[in-house]
Amino acid sequence: MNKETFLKALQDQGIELNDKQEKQFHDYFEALVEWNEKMNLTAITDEESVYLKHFYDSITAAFYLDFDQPLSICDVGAGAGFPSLPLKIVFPQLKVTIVDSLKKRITFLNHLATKLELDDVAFYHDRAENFGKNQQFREQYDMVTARAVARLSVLSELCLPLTKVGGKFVAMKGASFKDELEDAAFATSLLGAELEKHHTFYLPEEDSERNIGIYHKRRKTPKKYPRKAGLPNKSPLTQ
Ligand SMILES: C[S@@+](CC[C@H](N)C(=O)[O-])C[C@H]1O[C@@H](n2cnc3c(N)ncnc32)[C@H](O)[C@@H]1O
Repeated sequence: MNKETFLKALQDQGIELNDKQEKQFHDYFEALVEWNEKMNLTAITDEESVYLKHFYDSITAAFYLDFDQPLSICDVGAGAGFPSLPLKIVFPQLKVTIVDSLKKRITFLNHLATKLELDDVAFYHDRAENFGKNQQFREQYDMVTARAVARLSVLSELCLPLTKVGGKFVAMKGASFKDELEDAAFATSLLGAELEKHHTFYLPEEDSERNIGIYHKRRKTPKKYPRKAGLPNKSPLTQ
């Protein structure tokens, strides 16, 4: 997806980027490629693929949810900033917190935020299991996002403790989503949420399947979750 197609695809969804935002995406791409030479941030480095598979793919969440409001978002396992930083560029009023367990990625994100002059962003080097137990962050976010981090039953335990009651947990996944849905139903219910909507669509140009699962947090998450770091992955919550 070249830049023109990217801009046009967003316009088709009612999203118009100004010059500053276009430049922020360009600078994001350059920083990603430059830093990727010193550390492993992404396997995707050619410009058209970055625009399609990282930038456009991240923004697809805004085709199904209203980001044009002052939401506080926590992006769990954002790596090089996906999906929350492309969303932040498009919707500058968002307050974004990223938690990732790899320190070098947090170092990159701090550099990037300075370069792109992003405000209201905070980056934490931590495991989501620990972060979700910290009262400063627990059940504080209007929305918790995660793209390509873990299977849904595991992801729920990382993300739902951080989601406010009344807020949303947004899981962005590939084709595996439908197989994981049923398996995750026990965990999401136990942790206080319910599937509100599920959207399946295909990325333009390469036609690969994407899924966005939107969970509504109805009740507080029981205090014992998340369990200690590593356990959600090792032993996902099942019936
Ligand atoms: C496959 S990458 C995906 C990155 C990004 N979300 C994207 O879509 O490009 C998964 C990321 O999740 C982070 N991660 C995995 N488990 C985590 C945990 N328990 N707590 C915080 N971060 C975690 C990893 O460090 C990595 O950066």
